[in-house]
Amino acid sequence: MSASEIERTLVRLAHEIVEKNNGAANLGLVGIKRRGVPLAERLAKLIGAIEKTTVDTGVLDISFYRDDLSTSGTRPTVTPGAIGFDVNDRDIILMDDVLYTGRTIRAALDALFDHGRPRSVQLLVLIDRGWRELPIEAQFIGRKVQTTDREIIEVKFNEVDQQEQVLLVERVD
Ligand SMILES: O=P(O)(O)OC[C@H]1O[C@H](OP(=O)(O)OP(=O)(O)O)[C@H](O)[C@@H]1O
Ligand SMILES: O=c1cc[nH]c(=O)[nH]1
Repeated sequence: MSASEIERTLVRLAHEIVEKNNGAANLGLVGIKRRGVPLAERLAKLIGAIEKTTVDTGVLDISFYRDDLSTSGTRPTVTPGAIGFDVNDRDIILMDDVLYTGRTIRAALDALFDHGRPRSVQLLVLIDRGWRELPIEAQFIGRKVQTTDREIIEVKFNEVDQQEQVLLVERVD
C-alpha cells in the first residue's frame, strides 16, 4: 500500500467507526505500541473532524520477549503503565497495524482490563494477514491479505519509520 492508499483506507475506517458507534461520544481509541499509536492518533483526528469533537486516545505498551520453552516462540507481555484516560464505561477501540496470531491482542485485552472495565471493546487493524491461533477477530479492517508462513507484512509509518508504506516481504531465515 502506498501513502495515499493508507490515507484513503483510514478515512474509510473512520467513517465505519462513526457509523457503527452512532457517533463518537463515548469512544476512546487505544493504540498498541508501536505502530498502533500513530494509527490511533490519526483516526482520532479523522473521527474528530467528521463529528466535530475531540476523541480520547491512549497507549498500551506491549513488549515481546523470547520464550524458548514455548512452542510458539514469542509471547507478548504487557508493560504496566497508564493508558492516558479513564477506560471505565467507555467504548474502546484497540488499534494495531497487523493482526496475525492474535496473541498481541489477547495480551492487550488483559492489560486493558487491568486499567478498568470498558463498556465494550472493538478491534481495528490496518492489515489482517490471517493465521490466527486464538479466537480473535477485528471489527474494522483496512485490508485482508492472504499470506504464507514465509511472508511478513511490514507496515511503515512516518511517525515511527520516517517512511509511509505497507509491504509484503519474504522472510529471510
Ligand atoms: O497477532 P500477533 O501474532 O501477535 O502479531 C501482530 C503483532 O506483531 C507486530 O508486532 P512486532 O512483534 O512485529 O513488533 P513491532 O512491529 O512493534 O516491531 C504487529 O505490530 C502486531 O502488534
Ligand atoms: O507479518 C507480520 C506478522 C506479525 N507482525 C507484523 O508486523 N507482520
